[in-house]
Amino acid sequence: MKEIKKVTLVGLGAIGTAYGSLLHDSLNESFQVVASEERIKRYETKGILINNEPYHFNYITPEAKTGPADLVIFAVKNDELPQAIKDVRHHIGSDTIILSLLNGISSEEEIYAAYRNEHILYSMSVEIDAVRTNNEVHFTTRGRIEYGELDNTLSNDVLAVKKLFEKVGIDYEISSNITHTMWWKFMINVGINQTSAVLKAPYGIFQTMPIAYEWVESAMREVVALSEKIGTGLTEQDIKKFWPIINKLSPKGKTSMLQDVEAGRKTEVEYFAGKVCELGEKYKVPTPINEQLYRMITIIEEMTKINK
Ligand SMILES: NC(=O)C1=CN([C@@H]2O[C@H](COP(=O)(O)OP(=O)(O)OC[C@H]3O[C@@H](n4cnc5c(N)ncnc54)[C@H](OP(=O)(O)O)[C@@H]3O)[C@@H](O)[C@H]2O)C=CC1
Ligand SMILES: CC(C)(CO)C(=O)C(=O)O
Repeated sequence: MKEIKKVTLVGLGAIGTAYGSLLHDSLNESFQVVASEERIKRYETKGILINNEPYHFNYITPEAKTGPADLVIFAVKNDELPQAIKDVRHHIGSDTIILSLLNGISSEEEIYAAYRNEHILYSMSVEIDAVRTNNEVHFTTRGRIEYGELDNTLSNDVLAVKKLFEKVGIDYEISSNITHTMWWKFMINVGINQTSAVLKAPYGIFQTMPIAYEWVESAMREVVALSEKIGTGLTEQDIKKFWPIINKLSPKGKTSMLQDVEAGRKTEVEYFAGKVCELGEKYKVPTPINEQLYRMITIIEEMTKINK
């Protein structure tokens, strides 16, 4: 079986630091973080605090010609993906396994279009409540990474990643139906990320206020309607499965989209409501709630630009 010895990460934010810190602790020099000179300078000057503990990773610039890694992990935002794909070019060889932890349902295809690499596994992180403020990240739980092959086989790549995760202590689940899993996560993000960003509400609001949570479910229901039409397997039952998950998250925790809004960053609305509306038009499924969420979040983004 393949053994993963060298790992590269691109994207040292909320998600990247949560899993990157475990990889760093266990693999030391064999774990590298790709970042531009400007980023490295910033990370080294200010340091990166993960749950108040300072971390110093092994940084490498995109230009440095290193041999391919056994595993490359993407943990940037969707809009940052095209640049990140270019920046890790020296780390991707024909046998390199790739994991993309980005939310949404398009990043794996984007990476495949660039590299035609046959070792891309589909993956996502769930039940993590990481919050990043500049160079500080806090979380009470790292949740787990769910992943798998598109054909749901227990391939050598899947088993090699399992062995690595067990070695470094990353909780994981090998999905028995990764398409369903990816759509389920997409449904969650469409529901909670977007409503929390508009309401500026941490998880505690949704845990205690039924009217807020009903709005989440109504946005999710449009994803279920699309899934039924496209055949990706979501049902009303999948909506109900999110309730115990949100209830476990820290009441003060915030979705990545709310964190983006608060930090004045561009959000991933194009990849959530934008995608829902695009698919709604294509498959003739009404998506009025996502149309409104798309408008509201786009306006919030525009207002941020004016106020900057
Ligand atoms: N936060 C969460 O709880 C969760 C997030 N996700 C998903 O994970 C993905 C990442 O989110 P999150 O971690 O919150 O995002 P963050 O914005 O916290 O982190 C992204 C990081 O990537 C860095 N970056 C961007 N482009 C490059 C590049 N070319 N080279 C090196 N570094 C780069 C950014 O650096 P810089 O700051 O210097 O620009 C930033 O530190 C998103 O798709 C999100 O939806 C999934 C589950 C939960
Ligand atoms: C599921 C959730 C809301 C937290 O892990 C997430 O994926 C995000 O914040 O982007």
